Amino acid sequence: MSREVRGARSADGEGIPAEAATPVVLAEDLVKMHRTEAGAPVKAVRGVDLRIERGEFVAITGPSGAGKSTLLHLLGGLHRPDRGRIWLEGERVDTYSEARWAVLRRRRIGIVFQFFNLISHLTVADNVELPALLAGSSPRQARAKRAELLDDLGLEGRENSTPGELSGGEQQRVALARALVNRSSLLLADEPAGSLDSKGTREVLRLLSRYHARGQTIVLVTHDARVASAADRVISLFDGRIVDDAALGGGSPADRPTGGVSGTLKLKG
Ligand SMILES: Nc1ncnc2c1ncn2[C@@H]1O[C@H](COP(=O)(O)OP(=O)(O)OP(=O)(O)O)[C@@H](O)[C@H]1O
Repeated sequence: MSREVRGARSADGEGIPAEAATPVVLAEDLVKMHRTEAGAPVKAVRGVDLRIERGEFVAITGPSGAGKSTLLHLLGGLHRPDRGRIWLEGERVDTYSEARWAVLRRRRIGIVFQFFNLISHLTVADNVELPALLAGSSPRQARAKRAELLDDLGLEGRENSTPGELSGGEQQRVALARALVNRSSLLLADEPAGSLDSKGTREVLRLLSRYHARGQTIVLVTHDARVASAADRVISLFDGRIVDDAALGGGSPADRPTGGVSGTLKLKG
């Protein structure tokens, strides 16, 4: 079988010049199966093709159990696909080891979760500086990046607090700072407003929109239509499949694949 995928590198990992800008994410025929505790298979993602361009703000939406989180976790290397391929900025990554995925996440993928996942015994400053240090920044560089982000996110003066001393909205802003500190190519957000009140939700969406306006590529998972409306493209999942892919606010979905990838590079597989 062979499939046409635009803007990817070949399956053997060699770079191939793309005719258009390389997408940030390209995924082909992704399948992921979970198992219940009793061992029964649950097909969470059933053959998803996806292309996300640099600077897009994409919401993945759909009912509970549709496979939204599983798909996001596949894109962040937190789950491994049972079938299919993933390219990040033209680099084939689904074959990566855990260790290589960890490096990739540290340097190029920021992830924000519903329950923030901050390190509770570290200060806000340390939570944000840690990934910068792990990615190779000097302590001075990490401090400078942290200061700039906390300032930008309205968290100046909170550096020495621990997460438990902050509101949910503030904790999510710290999580956002942590996810952005290494200037990630891709920001993945799994129900980032899911545990926030309406004020916290508005605040997080305003900040995501601001980073999007500055060129950040964002993929957000939500079951909430209000949250999805902050994005400029909404992909609807149902039963593990893409059932709709639509541009919001003036963009045209016509240039995008709808549940399929198209193009000029031939991949064998
Ligand atoms: N770790 C797991 N073990 C077993 N089954 C799982 C696991 N994670 C997800 N599933 C199942 O896979 C399917 C898709 O789940 P997933 O969490 O991706 O959906 P979702 O659209 O994000 O749902 P929700 O909005 O409720 O979070 C569901 O049937 C779910 O029960």
